[in-house]
Amino acid sequence: MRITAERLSWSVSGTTVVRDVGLDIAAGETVGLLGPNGSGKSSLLRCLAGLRTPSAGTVRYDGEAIGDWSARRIARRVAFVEQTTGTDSELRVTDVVGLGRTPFRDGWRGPTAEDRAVVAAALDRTGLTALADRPWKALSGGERQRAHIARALAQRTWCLLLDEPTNHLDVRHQLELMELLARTEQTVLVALHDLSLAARFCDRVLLMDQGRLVAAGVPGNVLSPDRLAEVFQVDAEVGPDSLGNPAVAYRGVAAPRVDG
Ligand SMILES: Nc1ncnc2c1ncn2[C@@H]1O[C@H](COP(=O)(O)OP(=O)(O)OP(=O)(O)O)[C@@H](O)[C@H]1O
Repeated sequence: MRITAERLSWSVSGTTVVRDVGLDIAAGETVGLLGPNGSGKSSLLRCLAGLRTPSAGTVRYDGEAIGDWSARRIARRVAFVEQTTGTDSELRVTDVVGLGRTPFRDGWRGPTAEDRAVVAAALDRTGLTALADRPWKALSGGERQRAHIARALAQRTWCLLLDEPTNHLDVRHQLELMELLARTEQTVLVALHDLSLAARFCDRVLLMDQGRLVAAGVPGNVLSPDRLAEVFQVDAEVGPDSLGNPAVAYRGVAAPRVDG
């Protein structure tokens, strides 16, 4: 599914948090959404997921404006893994993952055999099969994060939006998730703070700064030393690591700019 935004802005309490953003993500692309703390990544993702009403501009799924779509209609197309998601603590892990099937259920009908198979596959892909019957409240932070990712996979949508999904994950699970996102045929937009993961696994990256989209393109072009200094205030560059994978190496915090 192609996801586009035209001149998208979102304001709250008199502050414009997302400012005039245009983007076009092709079906099947894996795109990283980068930017410093507070640059507007989560707010943009929420607008794209239909959870925020833009103050200006349009979001389109496959060319159709979603402005008047119901939450259920959106949830059949797009799954969203938020940074912090409240979940009923009395549920088991398998029940939480099963919530991903809700947009496809009729009325109060229980899960079908297909629903159960989809949930089992999502638990398997996130390495949670052994924890399926654990109470939600007994999970570690990283296990909860993986369960939220499993719930999004169980939605079986054509598009995945993820807000810093590698938070709380150990190195192996970070790599597994990024490999999954890079491999899947789903369209993926993933907010990341780890620029090396973005450089290695994303087809393209979008860079935000103070609510604006300031650059878009293949990671090697977007993450230039000048841009990293300007947007993140770090002295860094992108190059192959000792194994030949693209990575960002940091010398440190950038020296303050001397103008004139
Ligand atoms: N509901 C809100 N009310 C007031 N301010 C908000 C609201 N939502 C976001 N903001 C502000 O908008 C700015 C952008 O927030 P957002 O969460 O989108 O940034 P982010 O790039 O995802 O940040 P981080 O990397 O820290 O997660 C921040 O300054 C935040 O405080």
